Amino acid sequence: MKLEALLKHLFSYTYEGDTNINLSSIEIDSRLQQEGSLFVCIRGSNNDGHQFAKQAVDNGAVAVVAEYKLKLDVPVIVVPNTKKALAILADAFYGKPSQKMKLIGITGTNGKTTISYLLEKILQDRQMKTGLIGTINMKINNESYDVKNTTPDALFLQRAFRRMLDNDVEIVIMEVSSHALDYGRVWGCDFNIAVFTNLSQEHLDYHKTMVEYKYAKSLLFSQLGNTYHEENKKIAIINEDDEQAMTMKKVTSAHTLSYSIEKKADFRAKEIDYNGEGTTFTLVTAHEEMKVQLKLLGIFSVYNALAAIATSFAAGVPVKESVRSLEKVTGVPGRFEVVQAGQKFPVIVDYAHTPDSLENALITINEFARGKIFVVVGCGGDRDKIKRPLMASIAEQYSDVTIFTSDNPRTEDPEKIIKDMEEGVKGKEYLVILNREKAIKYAVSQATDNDVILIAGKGHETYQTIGTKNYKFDDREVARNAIKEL
Ligand SMILES: CC(=O)N[C@H]1[C@@H](OP(=O)(O)OP(=O)(O)OC[C@H]2O[C@@H](n3ccc(=O)[nH]c3=O)[C@H](O)[C@@H]2O)O[C@H](CO)[C@@H](O)[C@@H]1O[C@H](C)C(=O)N[C@@H](C)C(=O)N[C@H](CCC(=O)O)C(=O)O
Ligand SMILES: Nc1ncnc2c1ncn2[C@@H]1O[C@H](COP(=O)(O)OP(=O)(O)OP(=O)(O)O)[C@@H](O)[C@H]1O
Ligand SMILES: N[C@H](CCC[C@H](N)C(=O)O)C(=O)O
Ligand SMILES: [Mg+2]
Repeated sequence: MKLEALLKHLFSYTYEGDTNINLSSIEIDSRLQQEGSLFVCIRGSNNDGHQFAKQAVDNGAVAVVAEYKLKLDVPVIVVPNTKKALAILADAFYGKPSQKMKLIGITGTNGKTTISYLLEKILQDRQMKTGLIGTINMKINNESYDVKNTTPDALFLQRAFRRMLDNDVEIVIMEVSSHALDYGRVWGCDFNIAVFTNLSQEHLDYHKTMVEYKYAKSLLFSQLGNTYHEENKKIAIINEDDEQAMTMKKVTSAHTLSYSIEKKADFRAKEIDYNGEGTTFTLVTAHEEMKVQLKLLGIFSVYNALAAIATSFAAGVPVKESVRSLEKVTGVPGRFEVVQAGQKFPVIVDYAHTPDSLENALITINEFARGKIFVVVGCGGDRDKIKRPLMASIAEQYSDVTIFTSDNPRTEDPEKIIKDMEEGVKGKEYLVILNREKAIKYAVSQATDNDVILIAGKGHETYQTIGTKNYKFDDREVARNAIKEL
């Protein structure tokens, strides 16, 4: 593609140099330069891409997009905001792929990954070709790829959408994190459906206040737009029971569909019941009422199922068919995943790493546990410090044996993280076993037949980050080995 043709997509820019040149790609990392590329300088939290423009040119870039004039031997295009320019240029360079597929964005503190997996199942059961982008991985149909971020940057996204489109994908489900919304990573994404799960405390290290955090989440709904054309409807799916439901509804001009357990809504669950097999409820919509039998546990599974049913409905799937698919789902990796290695007590690995999700997980366990509840939990380093005492207090409140351990200490001192957690403990006895493997082994060695062990915080993760290095670590594998050693 010619640079001058690409620049037509920008609204305001100045440039110096000849723009009648061919571009082979767009890049934002000078270390990954390819011959003939356009380098876009992004200001990040650690580095400023402008500092690397010269290196990018040395590595083959033939033009640069920046926020101020740079002295280089290639054309330099100056724009007011390179992040926005990147979104516009990448979208155009890859042929506006998200406009050619249905795009579902899911935001909220908890439930995004779970709902995205439930949706993938429902849509694939309808023989739809799906793409998925989220915390665990990116998927193109059934091929899985590693990802660094839950919601990657605009360049990665547009490139991924193009690849998906080339593989006949018709519908893409993606998690949209608050970081991504704040960074503008999803500018350029033409969402058709936006889903709001819930809002509770998380990421205050980044957003500083709950008001800022809520504002970031709301951007998905204000960006959804208001196309009311039959072929390109924009629909917001809102959890009516969350305190912030009204905020999300107010900022969007799109159609809305609501789901709820407690209030009147388009999709409502009543008569919820838990049994050894899972969770049952009666689904009530304007047109039908039906029993749903999930193999998943906990009230949050009902919320996630309602969100998936409402979203699939918005994507054209009849409610009965969604329900039939959901009833077959046995679980999502690392979300309330039961580790079974012949032991008599359930060992549950769950990605609960926020106060709200930890409380939900433990409340659910309290509903079926007949013996003692063990919890092994830590808090991530270089992340929200305010959640540490809250999570410790919840762990103490809902468990009989509370074990504090490390969860990706990153560049922080693990002992200091636990000290922050201990501030929340109100007096009950607890144990500190810094080494996560030893903490899990201890819990497994102490549990007896009717007990339940919850290993919280890491879910599907297969590493422990200590310093800046990732060490192989999988809660499920460690628990399985500990059980076998009994
Ligand atoms: C704080 C944050 O979000 N950082 C993201 C950001 O990195 P950064 O701002 O540090 O980037 P930087 O290193 O300062 O570099 C700025 C620019 O210079 C370029 N550069 C840099 C060095 C060099 O030698 N050459 C060069 O060209 C970089 O490619 C980049 O374009 O941009 C990177 C590329 O898009 C992201 O991978 C990275 O996410 C990091 C890994 C991260 O941990 N982010 C977390 C906080 C995050 O975003 N989490 C949410 C999920 C949260 C949740 O809901 O649970 C997510 O969506 O993943
Ligand atoms: N709807 C929900 N409401 C509250 N808690 C939930 C909900 N769904 C799942 N959880 C809990 O939150 C944990 C994380 O769930 P999930 O991975 O689906 O959320 P997420 O929003 O993708 O999180 P992340 O932002 O870290 O990617 C689960 O392991 C479970 O304990
Ligand atoms: N996306 C979240 C995941 C946290 C998972 C937990 N294991 C931790 O490392 O804190 C984050 O990066 O804050
Ligand atoms: Mg997720």
